[in-house]
Parts: sequence; C-alpha cells; structure tokens
Amino acid sequence: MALEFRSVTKTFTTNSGDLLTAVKDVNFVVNEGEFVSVVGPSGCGKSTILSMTAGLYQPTQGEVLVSKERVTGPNSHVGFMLQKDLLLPWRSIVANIEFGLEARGVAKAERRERALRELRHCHLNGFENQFPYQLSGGMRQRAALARTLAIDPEIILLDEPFSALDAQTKLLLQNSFAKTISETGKTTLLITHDLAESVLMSDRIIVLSERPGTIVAEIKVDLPHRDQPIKRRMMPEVSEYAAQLFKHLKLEEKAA
Ligand SMILES: Nc1ncnc2c1ncn2[C@@H]1O[C@H](COP(=O)(O)OP(=O)(O)OP(=O)(O)O)[C@@H](O)[C@H]1O
Repeated sequence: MALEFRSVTKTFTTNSGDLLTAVKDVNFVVNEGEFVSVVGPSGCGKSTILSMTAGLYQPTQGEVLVSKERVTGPNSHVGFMLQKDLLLPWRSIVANIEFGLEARGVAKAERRERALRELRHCHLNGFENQFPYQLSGGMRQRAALARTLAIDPEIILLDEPFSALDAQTKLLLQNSFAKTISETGKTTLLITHDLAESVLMSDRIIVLSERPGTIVAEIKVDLPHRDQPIKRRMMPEVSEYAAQLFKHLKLEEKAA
C-alpha cells in the first residue's frame, strides 16, 4: 500500500478565529502503481488532502501513511506538482529538473544523468538548454513533471496540472503525462475539477461531498488504455462514468 488515510479530519482556525472543518473522517488507500483521482465541489478539501499527503499540514484527527510510515512533515517519498509550473526562469530546463536533486546534495554527474533521463521520459529531448520562457505552457508542465520525477518519489501528487490549458493542449498533455506515469510505474494522486479527466486518467476515482469533505463514492474505472487518455476518450463508456460522477456530486439537483 503506497498511501493510506485513516479516519482523517482536518480543522483549520480561520483568521477570524472560527473553526473550519475542511475534511471529515476520510478513509482511503492508494495501492502501489495505482492512479487515483480526487474530485469534488470547490472548497471540499481536495488540496488539503494533497497537502496532508505531502506533510505540509498535519491532520487534526487520524493519520496519513505513506509506504506504511506516518507522515509527520515534508519528505522525499512524495513529489508535488502544482497547476503553476514554478520553473525558475533563470535556469535552463535541465538545470530546473536538477534543482530538487541539487537541494538533496546529489553529485553533479549523477544529477545531470538523472535529469536527462527524466527529460527523455517527458519527451523533451533537445530542449535541455532552453529556458522556461522559450517553451510552450504544455512543455513547461512536462518539464515540471520531469523535475518531480527526478527526485524519484514513491508517490506523485498532481494538483490540477492541466487546468490552465486550452482543450487541445490539455488532451495532448494528459496523454503525455499518462504515458510517462505508466512507464515509470509511479503511484499517483490527482486532484481535478474536470470529471472527464478523472475518467480518462484514473484506475479509481474518489468523490468528495461539499465541505466538510467526506467520501461519498469510490468508483473503479474498468477501462483499458490508462496510459492513453486519447484512446479512452473515444470509448462510449466514458460518458457513463461521467454520468455516475454527476449523480454522486448531485449536479443535476444543484442546476435545477
Ligand atoms: N490554511 C488554511 N487556513 C484556513 N482555512 C483553510 C486553509 N487551507 C484551506 N482552508 C479552507 O479549507 C477548505 C478546503 O480548502 P481546499 O483548498 O482544500 O479545497 P479544494 O477542494 O481544493 O478547493 P478548490 O476546488 O476550490 O481548489 C476551504 O474552505 C478553505 O478556505
């Protein structure tokens, strides 16, 4: 088991001193090599779940385990990638990918070798000496994924990495990420607003209720081609899964 949430509740104290429960009694596991998405209404605690997995916040109750060890702070078992690529503009692409390794004291030759390997995994061969401003949005996101993979984490956390892109770039990038993640066999947790994306990319989808977020459904996506969302997109079953998600999120009722 790569990741486990055991009866996790997170309560924040707001600036005005009120208590706000973001997620309540959340229990789930993510198995090794599995790709799991978390969907739910805005503000239901999706990012809070990622932050607790990364060790940025501690649960108020319950515990989070990565590779059976309790998460007590930021650690190298977990790689985090955000919507914004956060590449350093003054560093070349390869130097950006090396950044996390440098911070961990990995020797220069090994750093370069690992960075170039992830660059190839993320289909950025030939762009190693370019700077972030010379790359398209999709390529920058691939570079950010390469940087996350370079530290060889046990789990990759993706927080809406495709949400700022146009529809076509998004689909190509989803495909590219899916392929890379599948090749590397990494356990992945994706947070997304996009229900279709969760069906196209996941083995399983966790659906959260409105705040305080509790799990209202876990849906196994029984479709082939997890490594090729473009192929999944052609399958009629995708809209059936999306309809199930709609129902669990009570979207029709809300629209009425
Ligand atoms: N550090 C914090 N202090 C106080 N409240 C917080 C903090 N972080 C998150 N919250 C609150 O917890 C709730 C859940 O936030 P979170 O960002 O996890 O939701 P989300 O599902 O990721 O939202 P969205 O889909 O809009 O990005 C929100 O009401 C948010 O305001």
